[in-house]
Amino acid sequence: MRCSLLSMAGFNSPSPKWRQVDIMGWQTHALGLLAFLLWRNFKDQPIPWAIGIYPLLLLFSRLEYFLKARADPREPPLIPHPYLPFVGHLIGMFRYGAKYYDIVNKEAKYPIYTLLTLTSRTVIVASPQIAAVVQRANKSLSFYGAILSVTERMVGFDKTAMSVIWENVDRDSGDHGLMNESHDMVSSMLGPGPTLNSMSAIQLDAIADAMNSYIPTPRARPDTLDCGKPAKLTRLMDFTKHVFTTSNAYAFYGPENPFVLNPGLDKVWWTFEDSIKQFIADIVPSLTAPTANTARNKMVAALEDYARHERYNTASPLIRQRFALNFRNGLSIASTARSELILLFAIMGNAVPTTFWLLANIFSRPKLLQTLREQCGAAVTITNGEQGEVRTLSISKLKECAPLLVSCFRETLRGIIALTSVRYVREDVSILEYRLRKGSVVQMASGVIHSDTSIWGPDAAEFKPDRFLGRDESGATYALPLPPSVPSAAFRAFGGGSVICPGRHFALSEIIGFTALVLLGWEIESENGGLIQCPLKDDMKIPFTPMKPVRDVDMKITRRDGYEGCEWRLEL
Ligand code: HEM
Repeated sequence: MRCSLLSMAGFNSPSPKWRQVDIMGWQTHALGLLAFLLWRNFKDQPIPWAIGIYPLLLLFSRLEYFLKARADPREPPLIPHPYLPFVGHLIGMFRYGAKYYDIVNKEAKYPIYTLLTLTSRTVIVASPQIAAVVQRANKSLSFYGAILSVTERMVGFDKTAMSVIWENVDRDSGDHGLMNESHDMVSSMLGPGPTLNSMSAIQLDAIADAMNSYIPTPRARPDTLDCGKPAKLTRLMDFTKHVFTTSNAYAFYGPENPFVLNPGLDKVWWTFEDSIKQFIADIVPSLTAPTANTARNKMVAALEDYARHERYNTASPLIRQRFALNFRNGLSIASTARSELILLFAIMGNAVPTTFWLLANIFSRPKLLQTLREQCGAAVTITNGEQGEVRTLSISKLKECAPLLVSCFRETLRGIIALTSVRYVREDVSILEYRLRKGSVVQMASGVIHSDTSIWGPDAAEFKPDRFLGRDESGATYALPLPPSVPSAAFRAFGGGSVICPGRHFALSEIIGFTALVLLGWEIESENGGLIQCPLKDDMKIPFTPMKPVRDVDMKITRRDGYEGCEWRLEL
């Protein structure tokens, strides 16, 4: 009793791990103060109220423990919040983000477990073996069932649009319905084949153009910084955002894309992207999230203009088909514009932070940078163009000559993914020996799985560049999809099952292509010319996309010595 009272008062949390995310700091003391005031008010009354109130609060704080004791043993075990039933976990998730999942997981020590909140039961999967079964059970566990109501609030769809979007989402009556048709079309276009190749080729061209003009050759623009050659002071995330926004917009939405026609829209987009979570509560966003709301309105206006003027006719086949499907299924121009916010989020929201971390991991490790430069250099062909030397980097050669870069790409993703896959339980269902209740939400705790030392080894917390490398009999290295003995569902960067990310092939080419180009042709240093430092991950937020850094990295970018005057090209 004494221990519980102290716990309630926030002096003695039940375990040191919980204490790391002790949400009870001021809340506990507020409760204590309330009890004290009530006692002061009523101490002259015949019943000493404080005697009643404290045990009541105590009993209330242990409610989830009673529920746990009474729970069906076939359900994933309930992890009670130590003192705040129904809202404690929710507050913890919002306040401590990805870090909260780590702590709860260490406390839980189960491969699958349940967290209760006022409105739902969240089932957390921390085992790749269970995740593999969950992602195969796509009839009972619905991806769209879990994400569409959040999507509705994030982009501001109206009820008419939602009735079109919800149509047959779980394929109960065949494959018709906007979400299914769109999913099948996007997966087929972004699957290996000619359409993917043509889109990747355009993207790679656009990246090379963006880089060639980012720091023009001395011939083209002779102004210099103190280092005596053309250079730019910028920040790593801003730089990555700039190149990817320009090139992705061009590759997907064509030469008349909204970013070209509306200068400054890239900044508006990233303001919206950074604050997308503010729309989840959806309480008068114009008042509660004014900056995010203005950014969203500007994006929607630009996309509506794009749709109204049928500029999608000049876009990639994927976008042309998307607009055609939206209109055929009855989405208005305004709703179609809003639906593009989600695709932009999938395309850029993931690729940009991934590329940021890949560059930060490489440029903060000089030995790794040097080895990668040697490997990537073997994928370059040199020719003479009208303006001078042209260096062409081939992505297919790169995948062979630079397995270490592919390994670094996967290792980077392993380290920056916090939460990815969610599913809604449509009906009571058994997953291995566990019973999942209808109405629960399942979250595959990718960050927890990615840092599990029993899966990845004792160095799971480290960035190990060659973790995804294999070696053949001759000693030559090659890139592995997974290190030996790691189960396939343990690498969760792209989710899994029928909704595995369809953009993963496109993402691999654009990210390793861009990274190889930068490390071959450019130097990234701190502002004073030293090594850049890889920043810490912001694990105090729950990201929908890879984790972002706690701070951006100030940097100076110059053309590399000996490569000042050449033009770079990327090809598949
Ligand atoms: C490093 C980059 C990327 C990462 C880490 C990533 C990750 C993911 C994840 C985790 C999912 C959810 C899968 C699940 O819940 O099982 C997803 C879905 C999706 N991704 Fe990606 N993605 C990336 C790049 C891209 C790109 C470049 C595109 C488009 C070209 C794209 C398009 C999509 C789409 C359309 C979906 C929804 C799939 C559906 O509706 O079935 N992603 N992605």
